[in-house]
Amino acid sequence: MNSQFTDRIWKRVEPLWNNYLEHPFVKGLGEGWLEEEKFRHWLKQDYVYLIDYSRLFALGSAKAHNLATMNEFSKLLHGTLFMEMDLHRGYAEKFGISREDLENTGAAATTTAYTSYMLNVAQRGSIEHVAATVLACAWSYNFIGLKLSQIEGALDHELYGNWIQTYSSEEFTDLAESCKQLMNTLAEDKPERELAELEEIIYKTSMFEYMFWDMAENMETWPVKES
Ligand SMILES: Cc1ncc(C[n+]2csc(CCO)c2C)c(N)n1
Repeated sequence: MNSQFTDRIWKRVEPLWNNYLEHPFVKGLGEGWLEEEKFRHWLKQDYVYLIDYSRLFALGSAKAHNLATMNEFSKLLHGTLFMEMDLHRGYAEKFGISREDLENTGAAATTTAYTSYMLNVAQRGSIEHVAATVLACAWSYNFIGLKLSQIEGALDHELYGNWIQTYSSEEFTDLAESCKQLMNTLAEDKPERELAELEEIIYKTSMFEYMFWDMAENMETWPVKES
């Protein structure tokens, strides 16, 4: 098979993504010792992150040049709003966080920066820019889920087993593959200048992914609290 754009991307992001596996939040999830308070913080921030992130798939549908691409983006939108956010709603119920509290979480600085960056790039750009903004998110969680699922006992952990099962599942592997395929199709025949631009978007969102783990680990909101 010809070399694909995502093969080039993998070479660029792999060293950065390996840092996720060493991050204390991700290590704690995989080894089962992550403090619940930190997981709760991630859960609430991630819920509001996913609300804005879903808009990217809607933008992808709107900017698509053909029905097949429209359909791919609409499937990803549905998968996020129902499958992925159901995981969060299930955890919230377990933790006694009401649906209203979950939905009304104030986005932290990192969450705001990350979603604003993606929405800005996607709104200003074309369909391939939208595909580039969503790629690292869907692919890197699947990468992490699959790695953590190899840790003995991780899939059966009372609290975090469900998280690892979800992100390593066939459904989520398929969602990540759809995002990769979309990116490859849209990158076909593009000149190097445009490919380099898409690569930078994917690298930056990968860096934001690391910052999101840091935000959860340190339970960050904004640097100065209202008095
Ligand atoms: C910060 C952050 N980054 C990535 C994901 C994972 N994710 C986002 S969309 C998608 C594809 C299908 O829903 C996946 C796997 C997350 N939850 N939170």
